[in-house]
Formats: sequence, C-alpha cells, structure tokens
Amino acid sequence: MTGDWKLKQVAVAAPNEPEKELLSGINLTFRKGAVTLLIGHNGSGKSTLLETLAGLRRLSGGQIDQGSEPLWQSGGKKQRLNKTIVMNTGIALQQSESQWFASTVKEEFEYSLRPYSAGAEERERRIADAMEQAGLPSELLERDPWTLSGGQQRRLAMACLLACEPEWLLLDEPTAGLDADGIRRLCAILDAHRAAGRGAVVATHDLDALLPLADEVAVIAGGTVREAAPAASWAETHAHEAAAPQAQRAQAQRALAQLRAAGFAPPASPSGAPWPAPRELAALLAAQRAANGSRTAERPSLQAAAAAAAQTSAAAAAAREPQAAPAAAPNSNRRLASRFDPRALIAAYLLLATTILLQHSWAGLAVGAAISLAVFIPLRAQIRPWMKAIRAYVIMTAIIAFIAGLHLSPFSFDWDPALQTIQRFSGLILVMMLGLPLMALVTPLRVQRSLEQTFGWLNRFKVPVMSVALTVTLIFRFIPLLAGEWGRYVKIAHARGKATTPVGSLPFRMLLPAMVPYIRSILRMAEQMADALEARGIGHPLAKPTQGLRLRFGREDVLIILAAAAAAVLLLLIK
Ligand SMILES: Nc1ncnc2c1ncn2[C@@H]1O[C@H](COP(=O)(O)OP(=O)(O)OP(=O)(O)O)[C@@H](O)[C@H]1O
Repeated sequence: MTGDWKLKQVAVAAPNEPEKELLSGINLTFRKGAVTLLIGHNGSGKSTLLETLAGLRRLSGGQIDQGSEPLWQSGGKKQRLNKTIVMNTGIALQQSESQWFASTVKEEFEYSLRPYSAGAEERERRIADAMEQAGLPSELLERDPWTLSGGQQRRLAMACLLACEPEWLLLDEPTAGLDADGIRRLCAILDAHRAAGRGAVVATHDLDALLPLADEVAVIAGGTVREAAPAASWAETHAHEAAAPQAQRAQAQRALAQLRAAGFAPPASPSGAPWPAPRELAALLAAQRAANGSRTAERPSLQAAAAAAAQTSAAAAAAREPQAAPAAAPNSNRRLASRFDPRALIAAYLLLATTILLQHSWAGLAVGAAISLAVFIPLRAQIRPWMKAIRAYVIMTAIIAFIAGLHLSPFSFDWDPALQTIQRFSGLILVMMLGLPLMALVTPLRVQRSLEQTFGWLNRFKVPVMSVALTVTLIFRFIPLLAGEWGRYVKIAHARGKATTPVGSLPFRMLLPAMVPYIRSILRMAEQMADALEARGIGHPLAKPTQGLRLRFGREDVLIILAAAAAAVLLLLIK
C-alpha cells in the first residue's frame, strides 16, 4: 500500500523556456483514502500539476514523494522515475480519448495491462470489471475504439485506467463529455476508490458534480497554491459567492435609479438584461454629457451614481473571475515578430549565409561564428527548442571527422582530413544557427505577404505565386503545431506504457502507440484546414489575396541590410 503524496517547494519550468515557471513553491499533501479536487482558472496550472505527479513533467525545483519513496530517482547521470510509483499511479490526461492505436477495444486493454504481470484469467476479470464500472457493454470489446462515440471513448479511457487497478487516480477534467449516467458512474468509481483506502486527485471545473464527494480542495492560481482546505469548510467559506449575483443586481438597480433621478435615461439592454452593460452605459453617459455640456460636474447625485455603476461593474468582474491569475505579461515575442520586414531579414540572411558558405579559412569561419553568435545569443530563448538538433549535428560532425581521419593500415589518425571535414560541416551549422532566429522574427502571415508583394507580378506569367506563398506560410504555421501534437501523444503513450524514462525520451517500444493516434490527428487537422481554406475561397480561381496587411520597408530594415552587407564584405575580404 502506498502513502500520501508530499510535495515540497515543487517548481516546474516550461520544457523549452527554463526561465518560464509554470509551477512554483507548491507545498501540498494529497492524502490517500481521500479525493482532492484541484480547482482554478483556465491556465492556472492544474493539468501541469497532475502531469508533474505522474512524472510527465520534470521538476525544476523541490521534491515529490509518495509515502517514503521519491518520485524521481537518480540512476547514474540521468534521473529516472520510481517504477513502484509509476505502476501504482494512473493518469487520465485532458482529452485522454483519441489515444487509440489498436484495432479493437480488447487490445487497447491488453496494451494498458501489459506492464502488469497479470495472468490471462486475471486480465479477463479486470477488463470485465472495468467495462462494468465504466458502463460499457461487453459487446464493444471487439469494436474498433475509433468507432465509439466521444463519450464512450472517454469511458473507455477511464476503463483502461481502472483495469490497471492503480492506488492513485489522477484525473484531468474527468466529467467533460460525459452524460448524466457517466457522471454518476464516475462519482461511484471515486467513492469506491476512496472506500478501498486509495487516493484520487482530480482537476475539475465541475464543482456541481464533484464538490459533494470531495474531501479536500486545493485552489491553484498562477502556478501556485492559493488555498488548500477540507472540501466542507471550503464550500462553507465560499457559499456566499452563490449570493453574489443577487447582491450585484440590487446594487446595479440602485445605480440606475440614481442615474434616472439625475436626468439620464439609461437604454434598455439589447440582451434583455434588466440593466445595460457597463460599455453601453458608458457610451450613453458620454453622449448625453456631450449634449448637455459639463452639467455632470454640478450634479453630485450623478457622480455617486457613476461611482456606484463602476463599483458594480468591478464587483461583477471580480465575481466572474474569483481566482483570476495575474495579468499576462505583454507578448514581447509577438511584437518582435512583427517589428521587421521579412524581406529585409531574408535578404540579410541570404547575404550572410552565402558569404559564410564561401569561407575556406579558419579565420573566416571564426568571423562567421562571431556573426552567427551575435544574432543567435540575444534570441536564444526562442531557439531553445532547436538546441537538441544543433547538439546532435555537432556530435555527428565530430564522429564523421573522427572517421575521416582514421587510417586502418597502418592504424593511425591523420588530423588533416579530420580538420577539413570539421571546416566543411562548420559552415553549415553556422548558416543553420543564423537562420533559426528568423523563425522567431517573422510570423507566417508576414512571410506570406512579403512573398505576395515581392513576386505578385509573376502572376501575369501564370506563376502560382499565391499558392507558393500559402504553402510556405502553412509549413511555418504547422511546424510548432505538429511538435505540440507529438508531445501530447508521447505523454499519453508514456503514461499508458508505464515508462520510467524522462518524458522527452520515449522508449522505442512506445513509438507505435504514440505514432498511430498522432498520424490520425494530423490527418484530421489537415482535413479541417482544407475545409477552412476552401470556405475562405482559397483555391478558387477568382480569389484575391488579402490586402489587409501591407508591409513597408522601415529604417530598421534598411539598417539590417546595411549591417549584413558590411559583414558580408568583411567575410569576402577574409576569404
Ligand atoms: N509546454 C509548455 N510551454 C509553455 N507553457 C506551457 C506549456 N504547458 C503549459 N503551459 C502553460 O502553463 C499554464 C498552465 O497550463 P495548464 O494546462 O496546467 O492549466 P490548467 O489549469 O489545467 O488550465 P485548464 O483549466 O484550461 O485546463 C498555461 O498558461 C499554459 O499556457
């Protein structure tokens, strides 16, 4: 039997942005024999916390233990997950349906049960029990899981989890997509799980369904624990919030009465609400104030009414957003990506890349490296996802150089061919490092516009400029999307296959379970994209490109080209 989960000062950073903390300073205990709800706003960190407990996110700080066992164990240089904890913990991720790769429901169960040494009879029993608990008829066992309805697939995901009989259930939004019977069964499952002395941590927005059966509540906000309390006392403390709308209603009606008394006639709300929206009210006040001169200043009652209206709108906002996370920082990446004209960046890149590839001397390569690093270092955060590829390329270069310098008879090592190989390969890596920041400095739409604007005249000669521009844009757009989707299926395969490696490195045997649903998902996305493009008239012979965005060369763009030209001249002189 396992013990409680104990989280001490747990911190988790975004996988490719170590400085961005998704969770920080989390100190929590999840008791076994209890159901704990994780609640909080969208994006507050609930899923991240569940995935961290399941070992699907690496810790950037702190410690997680289950009983006396640490979740992460150091085995040599690399950390590995504690096999005992992995085996006794079952996680259902958000959208845990759509994870199927086998041809029948039965085989999906068999895959989930593979890491457990259960005999054939025991497996049959577990599958039958799990189907029963999830409310799935046994006839479905021979069906293709993809042919089940959305709700049935959700139930199947839960059933696959239950068949493993985990001590701990980690459930992310388990009521989503379930009908009333499904929710009732889920509550029964959680009740039985608790009665057996086991534990559950459930991330949910569905307090109506799950608060009544919960033992503990932890409120997550901005990646940290804002409040943790027994469910009953939490419900009592927050009971008054249910009455908040009534209080606001009375306050808003008082404000309207004061406005009327002051000679204003607030409009009826178009939505049929008993008072206008703050925006409508503000517009009316502004219009009437302009018409009446500055009479407002002379009317204290009106000022009071305006203050009351403002208070009401603030209170309404506060009630709607009780656990609001701090305002998001301005998106500096987006601003950076729309600062320069892609044509200037591409021209500068072509100049530098060509002259770097022409270098045959170490001095020339050193200058090329200095230029690449000067561009690369300030933008390293955006390039971090590619660091693994760069490292792999460097290792590959070292191996090839070693092989190039090796003589077998007589056995010796010749440095000249090895260094020549390094020189040739270095040019390519420098050009690659120089090109990666481009991904952060341009948006797909701006690239599309720059291609259309620069080469639009070729249309007259029947060159399909628009199609090429759109294709380039879609490739840009799809690269991060495909990477994100792959990450999702890797996590699911990792959790179902009970891997103990860090989630970045999926064991070979789990490639197929991740690959099949991944490819299906890509095909589905491609189909949706094709429909969306067609709906917008793309592909229609008379369709015109959107002209909403017109790129213009600015001073900074000219400076970029001049700087690149100066560096190119320097490189040519050294060569
Ligand atoms: N791989 C990642 N890289 C960068 N940011 C991430 C990554 N994964 C999650 N985040 C961010 O972490 C924050 C928490 O996300 P999480 O999915 O845990 O929220 P949540 O509380 O489960 O939200 P919801 O209620 O919508 O499911 C979000 O702002 C999200 O954008």
